[in-house]
Amino acid sequence: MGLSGISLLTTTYSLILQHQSLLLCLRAKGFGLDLKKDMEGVDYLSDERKKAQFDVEAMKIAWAGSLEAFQLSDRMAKLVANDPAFEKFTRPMLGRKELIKNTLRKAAHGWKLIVDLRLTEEEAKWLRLYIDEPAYTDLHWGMFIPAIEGQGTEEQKKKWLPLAKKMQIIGCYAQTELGHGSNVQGLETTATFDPQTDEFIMHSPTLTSSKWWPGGLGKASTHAVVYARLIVGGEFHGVHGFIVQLRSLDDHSPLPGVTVGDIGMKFGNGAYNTMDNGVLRFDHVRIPRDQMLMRVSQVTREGKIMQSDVPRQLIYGTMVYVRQTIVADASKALSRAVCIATRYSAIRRQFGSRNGGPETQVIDYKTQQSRLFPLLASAYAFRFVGEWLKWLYTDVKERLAANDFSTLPEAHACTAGLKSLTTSFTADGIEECRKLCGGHGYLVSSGLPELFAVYIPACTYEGDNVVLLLQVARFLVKTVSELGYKKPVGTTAYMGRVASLMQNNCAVQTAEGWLNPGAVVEAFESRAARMAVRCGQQLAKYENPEEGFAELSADLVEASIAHCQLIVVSKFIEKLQQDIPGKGVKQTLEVLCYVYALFLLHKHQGDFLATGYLTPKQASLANDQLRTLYSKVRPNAITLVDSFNYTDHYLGSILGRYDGNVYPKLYEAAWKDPLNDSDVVDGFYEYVQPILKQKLRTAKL
Ligand SMILES: CCCCCCCCCCCCCCCCC/C=C/C(=O)SCCNC(=O)CCNC(=O)[C@H](O)C(C)(C)COP(=O)(O)OP(=O)(O)OC[C@H]1O[C@@H](n2cnc3c(N)ncnc32)[C@H](O)[C@@H]1OP(=O)(O)O
Ligand SMILES: Cc1cc2nc3c(=O)[nH]c(=O)nc-3n(C[C@H](O)[C@H](O)[C@H](O)COP(=O)(O)OP(=O)(O)OC[C@H]3O[C@@H](n4cnc5c(N)ncnc54)[C@H](O)[C@@H]3O)c2cc1C
Repeated sequence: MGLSGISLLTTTYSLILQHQSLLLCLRAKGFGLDLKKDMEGVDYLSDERKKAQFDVEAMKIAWAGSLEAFQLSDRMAKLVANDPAFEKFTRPMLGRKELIKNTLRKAAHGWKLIVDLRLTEEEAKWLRLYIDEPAYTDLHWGMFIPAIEGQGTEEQKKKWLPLAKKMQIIGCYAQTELGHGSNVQGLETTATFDPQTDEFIMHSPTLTSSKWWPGGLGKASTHAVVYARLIVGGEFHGVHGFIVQLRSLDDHSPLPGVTVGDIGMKFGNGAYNTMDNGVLRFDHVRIPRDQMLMRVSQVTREGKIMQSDVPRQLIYGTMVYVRQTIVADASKALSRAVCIATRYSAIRRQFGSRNGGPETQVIDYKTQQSRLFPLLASAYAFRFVGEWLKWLYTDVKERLAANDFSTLPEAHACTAGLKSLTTSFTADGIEECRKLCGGHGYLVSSGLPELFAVYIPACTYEGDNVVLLLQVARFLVKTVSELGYKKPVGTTAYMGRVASLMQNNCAVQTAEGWLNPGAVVEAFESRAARMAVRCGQQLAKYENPEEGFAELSADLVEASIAHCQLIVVSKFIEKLQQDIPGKGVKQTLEVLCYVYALFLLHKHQGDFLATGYLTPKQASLANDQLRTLYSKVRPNAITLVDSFNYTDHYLGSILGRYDGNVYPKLYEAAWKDPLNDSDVVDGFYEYVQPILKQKLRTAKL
């Protein structure tokens, strides 16, 4: 290494010493330099932690939902973090076969813990979260079992659930096909009733009817709930779910007539490649009649179709359940990325040094704050709306069990809309966090690339986000069209005040005027109501409503987003009306709630201005208030992310380490890369040296 290289290194390390004054001896492997090593156990973020204006332990409980929920989650996080079987740092470097085998091993170890420690279902869910590795078990527990629970008869549940819950069979959810995913009614797989043998014949008539994507199908599942066109007496009777065995329970080989495999590598290293998303084809595979899930419709021994009084839409019920869990997971993924970016932004310094003093922490730049703090506020907002959605889902589930289907359309609209809103924002937010971490955010060791790669399909699976917003739009248009004779309830209750929401304009006169929950909610209600009514008026101009809906679909999507943002803002405000114990906790959450609402108002000010609810002056006052709010968040930023209570294992990020000991650990990690096992790279003698030694005869370089 030349002198300039050494002086560059020396400068780098003197900078580190400036910022982290307790570094002692670092050793620069490979450079023959005896540099200084950092002191383990030092908290480089302790000054930041001292700035907190609220009780962090109480905030942890507010984030978790209750003391019991906090203790449970904390116990599971530590269980995983302290178990070497759940090591995950080498994951992005593993080949596909190793990756899948590793995931199977972890799933088996997780199951052993569940059995040996007699973990409850709630504990097992947290265990899955902290193991942090998509696996076939997600689909088995998250979709296969719920599909049987929601769509099976009592008899079917009695037969299949004990087997599934003891993992004596492994199931997946096989709905999507090569040719159709969003359009479920367009699925091509057939289930034809054969009255001679009292069986269904499962068949894949075309290439595009091949099941394609189901997680856990590729290599792990023994069974699947397969969605297929029911054909009885030569007639099509809609799409239904069927329990089909795919592989032998002895040697796991595919059963006769079943062709099954993995669909191949997906985006990113590690990431979702731990999941065996699969392809499946049937060649006239026969299953007994009682393996059609028959809560909604029954096929009798004689081949008669009987409809129960359960609505047909219940066939889509599993998706309602999973969309609700996806909203809860969005707050976890976003908070994780925000935790990394916030801690690193406090450690990282750039510019602003006076007379050799320390440079400015990048978290103190207003631009950094205006990008980071809305993400932090959104993580909290999604946490609370997720909590509310869980309540809504539990309520609808109890009603469905009692054959009350009245709230199903609203549950569908809320789960579809919030799934879309929170996953799109979270996917973009993770990428923003990567950029907030500058160059180091692009390193796998920052934890952000894999988090991004694993997260982004959430915008597509369980319903493409645009397709889902169009479902919300249908619900809104219907609500608007019924206003004259039907009182809107639940999340559309505000539409009942549509006349005043259309007439009254914003009364805010000062920046402080925006620190008023009533003013904020009314602004979001007016914007949502005006956009929905405007769409309704436009639609009325079309003779054919479906044609109008297609033509106006981009506007309808925007109206749906406005409605969903209103739900998130109002649920955050409602949360703050509850008793939230702990010094300064409620006040700090209030600041975040205003950041969330005013950030959205600023970002979508075009909507608020175009609908005529706000004047440009009022929009500008909201932005002034937002800047003031960022200054209020600043001293609490580190402790607000500490309140997520994430272990370093779960974060999986050198930049987001709790102790902020970033540079020595980044440096150390680089030397662990297999490329640095030798000084001379493999391939040097074959491919590099011949170039170095060549005698140029013709090239004129
Ligand atoms: C002990 C151990 C424990 C371990 C714990 C482990 C826990 C694991 C946790 C869970 C983890 C989960 C991991 C998630 C991994 C994700 C894997 C991904 C899976 C998938 O992607 S599955 C496939 C998903 N596919 C889709 O989402 C397709 C999207 N398309 C649709 O939803 C629909 O087809 C459609 C709605 C877009 C179709 O529209 P169309 O107009 O054609 O519809 P129909 O004519 O059929 O019906 C319209 C009417 O039905 C209503 N509707 C629609 N959907 C629903 C619904 N879901 N619920 C209720 N009602 C619905 C409409 O509103 C219409 O009603 P109307 O009254 O007629 O207007
Ligand atoms: C990682 C991953 C895991 C998955 N796991 C499973 C699983 O376990 N089981 C399972 O059954 N499936 C699974 N899927 C499939 C998933 O549910 C579908 O991919 C998803 O529903 C989207 O459907 P599609 O692929 O047909 O998209 P398409 O509908 O083909 O979407 C393509 C584009 O067309 C647009 N579009 C489609 N329809 C409309 C419309 N009506 N109006 C306007 N725009 C439209 C979409 O917005 C999108 O931009 C998984 C997918 C992924 C990526």
